[in-house]
Amino acid sequence: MNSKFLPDIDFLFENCRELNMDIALLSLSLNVHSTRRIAQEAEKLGHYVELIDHTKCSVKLGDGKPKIFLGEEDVTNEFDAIIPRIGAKVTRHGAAIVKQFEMNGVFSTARSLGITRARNKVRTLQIMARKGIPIPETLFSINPDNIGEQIRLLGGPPVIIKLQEGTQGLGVILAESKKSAKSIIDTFYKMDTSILLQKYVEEANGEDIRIIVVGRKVVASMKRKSEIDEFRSNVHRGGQTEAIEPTQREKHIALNATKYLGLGVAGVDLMRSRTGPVLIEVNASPGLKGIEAATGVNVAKHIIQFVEKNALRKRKK
Ligand SMILES: Nc1ncnc2c1ncn2[C@@H]1O[C@H](COP(=O)(O)OP(=O)(O)OP(=O)(O)O)[C@@H](O)[C@H]1O
Repeated sequence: MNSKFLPDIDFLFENCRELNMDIALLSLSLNVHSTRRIAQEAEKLGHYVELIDHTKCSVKLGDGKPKIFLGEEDVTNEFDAIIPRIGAKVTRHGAAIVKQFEMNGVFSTARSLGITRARNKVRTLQIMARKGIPIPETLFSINPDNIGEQIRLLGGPPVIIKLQEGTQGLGVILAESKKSAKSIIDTFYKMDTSILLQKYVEEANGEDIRIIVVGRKVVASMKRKSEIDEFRSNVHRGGQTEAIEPTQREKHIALNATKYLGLGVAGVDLMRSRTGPVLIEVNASPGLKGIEAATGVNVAKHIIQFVEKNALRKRKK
């Protein structure tokens, strides 16, 4: 019997099918807490999730449509969406794999360009400076012959010296005197290690703010406070966390920074300086453990819901 009061079975079937997505989590292992959390939430929402170790992926070009392989398996058309969680050591290859999925029309929570931009602190800060986002005074150079002048350009010691591609606070050094700053900077220049110099935001008092943005919305925020005898507030360096409500200005900076870098999901780090909030970094694969514990917000679920909205829209086109 066909009645207008009965649901249209084809319509229901089509929509049910559409709601279940095949999602690739580009990460090295499910043993990584954040990767596991995202997989759990995706499954809870009824999606199929597969861990794709991007270091084991290859791309074949020059023979029709580019193909993406995981080992020998062709995964080119297997997924509606990808969630990249690309580690620091494999950024270049990981971003190339993401790019290929993107070019093949698969929705990604982070554009490959965004991943490479966010990985490089200088590149991030250059973009922020151009867009008028406040950052600490920063200088980069490779010249070992005028280090004294470089330190002077930042107003003298103390200065922060950072590896351009460091994470978890490793490679962030506070040099309190001109002598120590000079010898550390000289060493890095002579080792051909890319660094940047930054004015020390002393008044932040070892605190920073991590704001999580998912799809043009601030979903969670916390303050991180460094341990005694430590200026770095990273959780990996023993920093203590506490949920906070950021100011409108801080939210605005976080949302814009995420947009300017081309990311759908980001962890934006700010410090409260004497002149207002300054951005220090944007993470394209923010850790979820600390922020979910501090705020009680299910960030992983927000990420999956963001994927649902966008990948389904793409599928319908
Ligand atoms: N200019 C600065 N002045 C004072 N403290 C700073 C400055 N820059 C960074 N810090 C402190 O050092 C910590 C680490 O800095 P940053 O976030 O740049 O490094 P990271 O290794 O990339 O960390 P992440 O794991 O967040 O990627 C910050 O959380 C902050 O507490």
